[in-house]
Amino acid sequence: MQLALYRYTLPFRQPLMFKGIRLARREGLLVTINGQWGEIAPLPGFSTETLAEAEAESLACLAAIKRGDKATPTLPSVQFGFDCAQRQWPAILSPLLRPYPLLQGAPAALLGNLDNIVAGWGDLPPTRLKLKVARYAMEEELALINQLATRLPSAQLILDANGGWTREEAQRFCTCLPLDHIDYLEEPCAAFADSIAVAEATGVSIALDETLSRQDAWYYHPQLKALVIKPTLIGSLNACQALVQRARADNLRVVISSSFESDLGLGQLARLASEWTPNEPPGLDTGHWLAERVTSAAGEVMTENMHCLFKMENSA
Ligand SMILES: O=C(O)CCC(=O)c1ccccc1C(=O)O
Ligand SMILES: [Mg+2]
Repeated sequence: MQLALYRYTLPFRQPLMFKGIRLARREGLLVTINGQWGEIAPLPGFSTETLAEAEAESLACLAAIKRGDKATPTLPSVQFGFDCAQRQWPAILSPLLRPYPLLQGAPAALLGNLDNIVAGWGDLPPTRLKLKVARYAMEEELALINQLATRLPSAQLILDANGGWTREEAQRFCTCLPLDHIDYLEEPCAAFADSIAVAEATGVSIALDETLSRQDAWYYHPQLKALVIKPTLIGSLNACQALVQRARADNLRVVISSSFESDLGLGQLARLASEWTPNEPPGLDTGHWLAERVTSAAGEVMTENMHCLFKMENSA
């Protein structure tokens, strides 16, 4: 049996804000069980557990496995990591779809840089493009959206408010949207009932993300278009798959999305996306914000720069 737990620290290319928390680096854990890996990386501002709590539970789970018991984690990030490290991964996959691009930054800066951004895509402009909203002045965000709609007429925009608006603010914003160019708006308001009211009042389609990881009640609505599944926040792969099934039953799209995992976690999320949602581009365009990797070009995990928290190897 071979078990180990490592802690990694990866610098961001520039500090990022997560629900008002400014992070200069990403910290997380990598667990390995008999040669297979999993990533445990609670995201500050989004996960309910801290890294310290995830570490303590991971160590307890490894102690259980060492005794010959089953690991039964309760924290979502720990469930995700242990499930990945113990999963029977299918050998054959549908081709991995390219993640749709995520534009981050101030609308004025993005507007000023739009020529470069569009030129950077060359002959392959994205068919979908995601933009965070409810962060800057509404007029600036709407100006950027209208520019993007004009410059990329064949792209559908995914907007994400992270529950940042009141019902009135969201309605004011959505009334001004070029709806023909909007795929859907994730989580306009903090409460599901408010988001549905905004959809009904303005005609916008919405998607659920935080509602799912908070395990808030939600119900089908004709303007509910997609479920955004972040396995690091949802937890067990069974719980994720149950959401995929529920979405299928309701004819909702499913988008597998990252929580700023390292290249290891992002690779596993891409494989889950190809398995569960082979026709839906995943929301995994977060890796370029990390300045370093945890795996080598050959796919080996590079543990040299990591802090080892637990290690056990025997021939039994
Ligand atoms: O879903 C995506 O396209 C990328 C990931 C993403 O946007 C995200 C990543 C971490 C935390 C929250 C969010 C979010 O959906 O707002
Ligand atoms: Mg979201």
